[in-house]
Amino acid sequence: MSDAEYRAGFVSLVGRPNAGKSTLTNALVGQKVAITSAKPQTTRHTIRGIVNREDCQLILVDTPGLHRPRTLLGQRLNDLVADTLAEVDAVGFCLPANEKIGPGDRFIAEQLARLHRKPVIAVVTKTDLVDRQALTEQLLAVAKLGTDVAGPDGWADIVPVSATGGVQVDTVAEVFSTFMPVSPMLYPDGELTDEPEAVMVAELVREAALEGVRDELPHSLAVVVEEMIQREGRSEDNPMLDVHVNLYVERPSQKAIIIGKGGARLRDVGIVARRGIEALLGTRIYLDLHVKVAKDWQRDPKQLVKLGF
Ligand SMILES: Nc1nc2c(ncn2[C@@H]2O[C@H](COP(=O)(O)OP(=O)(O)OP(=O)(O)O)[C@@H](O)[C@H]2O)c(=O)[nH]1
Repeated sequence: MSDAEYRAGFVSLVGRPNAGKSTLTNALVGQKVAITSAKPQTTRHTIRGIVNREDCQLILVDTPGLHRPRTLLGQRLNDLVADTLAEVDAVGFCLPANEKIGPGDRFIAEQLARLHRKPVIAVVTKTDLVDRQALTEQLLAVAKLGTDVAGPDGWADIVPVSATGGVQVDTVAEVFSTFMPVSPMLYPDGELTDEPEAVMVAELVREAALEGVRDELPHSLAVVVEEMIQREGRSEDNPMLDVHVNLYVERPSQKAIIIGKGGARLRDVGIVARRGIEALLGTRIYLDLHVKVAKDWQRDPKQLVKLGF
């Protein structure tokens, strides 16, 4: 895969409560990748998960603001929705296969239709709960909703999926991929792990690294546990775990803040984090911390804005 073909971007799954957004997010992200260990946040979105495919990285984000606030009317509401979705590259509009399209769905559809040129993919969820006939009817109804609100072109695409049944989940990812811009990977590579231990280790390092400098590094620190391996040649009653952790910042000045004069601050971060990790894992560890500037984020101003930097 050449750089020119690789795609990466942001996707927001929207839909009324219970539409299956969280379940689909989890199915898409799968078991392999965990983002919990690293939390760069966009200005308005919290990253819920990252899907790493061979040719594409999808970053799934939460989009607040798309419900039905009675106090916000007309233009203000439109602005709010347009605003919160401005930074994503595609929207997945979730509609359950087993429930008739209601006013709540229609309301969201109308808001989405106002986002000009933003691809909206209708995702018909929970297909395992209906038979073929009912699914066909729902797909037609969803397509009609699209043309009702957006004109003859309707939705950018319609995909049925069963997140719990694992049916068509990959197709959903594939469809989103086609709407992502050509871009380098936005997030450090998929060697991330979902082992709860690694996630907690990352959390401890992150806390220690942000201690006292939170104001200077808001949301701009990503922590990735690269490796946790038992050191060879140690006796069973005296084990040692080697823990390698990368801390990603987006500017050299922030790297300097984390490291401190002569590396003093990073040493303290290491000591504090190591204590916490040893207590957590109940074993001695060697903690190796590396601070890196994530150059891919830096190179592209548009992506920086997207990531909230
Ligand atoms: N049978 C079946 N049930 C599903 C599927 N996807 C989601 N559900 C169920 O539908 C319910 C709602 O799913 P969620 O993923 O929590 O829905 P949500 O849109 O995130 O809901 P909110 O957080 O309230 O906005 C849960 O009980 C899920 O187990 C599916 O593919 N098949």
